[in-house]
Amino acid sequence: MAEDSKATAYQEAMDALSSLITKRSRADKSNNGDRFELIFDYIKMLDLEESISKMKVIHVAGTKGKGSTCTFTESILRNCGFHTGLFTSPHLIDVRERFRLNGVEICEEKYISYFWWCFDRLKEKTNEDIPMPSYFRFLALLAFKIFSAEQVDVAILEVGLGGKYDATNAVEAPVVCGISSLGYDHMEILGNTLGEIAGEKAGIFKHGVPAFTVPQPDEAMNVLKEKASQLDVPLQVIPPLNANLLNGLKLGLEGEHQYVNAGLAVALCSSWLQRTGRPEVAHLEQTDSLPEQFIKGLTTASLQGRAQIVPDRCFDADNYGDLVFYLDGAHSPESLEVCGKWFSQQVLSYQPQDKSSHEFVSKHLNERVRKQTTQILLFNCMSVRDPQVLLPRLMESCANHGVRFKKALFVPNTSVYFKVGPHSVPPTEVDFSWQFALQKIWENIMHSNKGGDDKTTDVFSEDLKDDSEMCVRSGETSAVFSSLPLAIKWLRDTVQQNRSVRFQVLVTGSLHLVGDALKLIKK
Ligand SMILES: Nc1ncnc2c1ncn2[C@@H]1O[C@H](COP(=O)(O)OP(=O)(O)OP(=O)(O)O)[C@@H](O)[C@H]1O
Ligand SMILES: [Mg+2]
Ligand SMILES: [Mg+2]
Repeated sequence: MAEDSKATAYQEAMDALSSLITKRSRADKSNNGDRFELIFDYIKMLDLEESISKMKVIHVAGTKGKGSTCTFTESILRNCGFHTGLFTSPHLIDVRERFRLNGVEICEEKYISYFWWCFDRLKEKTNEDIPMPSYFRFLALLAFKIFSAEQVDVAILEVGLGGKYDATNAVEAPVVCGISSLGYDHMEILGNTLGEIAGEKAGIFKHGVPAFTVPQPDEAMNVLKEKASQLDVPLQVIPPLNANLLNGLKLGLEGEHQYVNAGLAVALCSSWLQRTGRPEVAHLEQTDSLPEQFIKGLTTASLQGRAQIVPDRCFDADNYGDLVFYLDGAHSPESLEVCGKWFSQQVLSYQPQDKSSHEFVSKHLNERVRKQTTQILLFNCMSVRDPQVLLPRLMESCANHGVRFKKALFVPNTSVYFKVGPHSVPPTEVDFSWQFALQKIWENIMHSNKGGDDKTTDVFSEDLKDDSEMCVRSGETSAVFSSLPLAIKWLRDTVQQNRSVRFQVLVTGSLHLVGDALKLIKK
């Protein structure tokens, strides 16, 4: 296929996918399952019943760490020699990131072909009673189709939301289940207490199928245990992975909490290997070593937008490291706290990793080390989140580790609901009231925290006011930009004008924001 027609074919599939996005806000109270049972009708329509029942599935729910746990799990089993299928959510840049075969996102050709295979059949067979599936349900069905057609040895499935009524829960007999860290998120749908949330997630437990979880608050753990015993599920609590088991290497995903996820992944893989009849590679009861393939899997796993550090490419070797983006898609109170800690530790131990020669490095190192650094926050969160909780939590976590932001920049997301492809169109009318609200919260915290210990010189006091076209509203320690590209442009310009300062920008609050930022800075 010629490049042009290929792009068009892909775009057509994206448009068809977008047509499944329901306008209904995720915030409306309707976790009555929303006719969950329809998923089984769709599966019949696609003739996938038998292949799903034969699939050797690892199913993972949780509030935080699902995607990371699944990523480690996939990487371990791939390194053990299995043909893997991984379904995760959300995606950052392109919907195909959600479907990985042997660790690599599905190629456009295959995606398009499986897409239409499913879409056309469903279009033909659905009716008034059984309408087309919603966006996420369709993607889960597509994952079932892809993994069955590609005959994967193992399908690792991340729950989209909750557990009980999630489309991935159509799998009736997984090999093993995992529940990652539980916390507060999506309360508008899943309930207000940790117990209620845990109950939803435990909805993935299946009679007699072993399940693993990580240490949880009592309120959550009690519910998990109760649900497990009702279903004869052997539930084991797995401690964080002991870092000494990695032969001096580091986990492929950064951040201390990843040891929690890695421990869970090791348990899931061991159990899967054992239950599918491959105990020879399994890490069974021994606690003093890990099989080589496990170490390789854990240390080479990768996931975009999670604790990712990207030095801006716009700067040449001389100024390499003058603008560094720290990207993390954290968007719940707990994960923002973890993210703040990670960022603080990174910036405090920062040494520019220069690509050029040692000689060059040593010549410039003194000068570099002497350079002042300044930390900036680039933030947005979806309006279903509570920034009154998120922003102080992040800020306190940083402050506890000795880092204070000089300035916070707020931007709207380019497109939230309609971003399914790499070429999405930004909406024409943008309303900044949400960003103004975030800014106000920020300014209030900054004011109430104002101690006398801030001796850094103000590197930007003048710049912002001159840039009225870029900046919609600038405050003392914050600014709202009309778009992410403009905020990044402002950062780059500011760095150019302040050569003695190194800028460390934390981008967080929303995975969509992180995805949009990656698109712009990785070009
Ligand atoms: N065990 C954990 N405890 C707390 N925070 C975590 C944990 N694991 C990951 N995180 C944080 O959550 C963010 C998202 O991680 P990950 O994608 O693994 O989770 P997820 O459950 O798939 O999230 P999502 O709800 O976005 O699908 C990470 O960037 C990290 O900041
Ligand atoms: Mg989530
Ligand atoms: Mg996820």
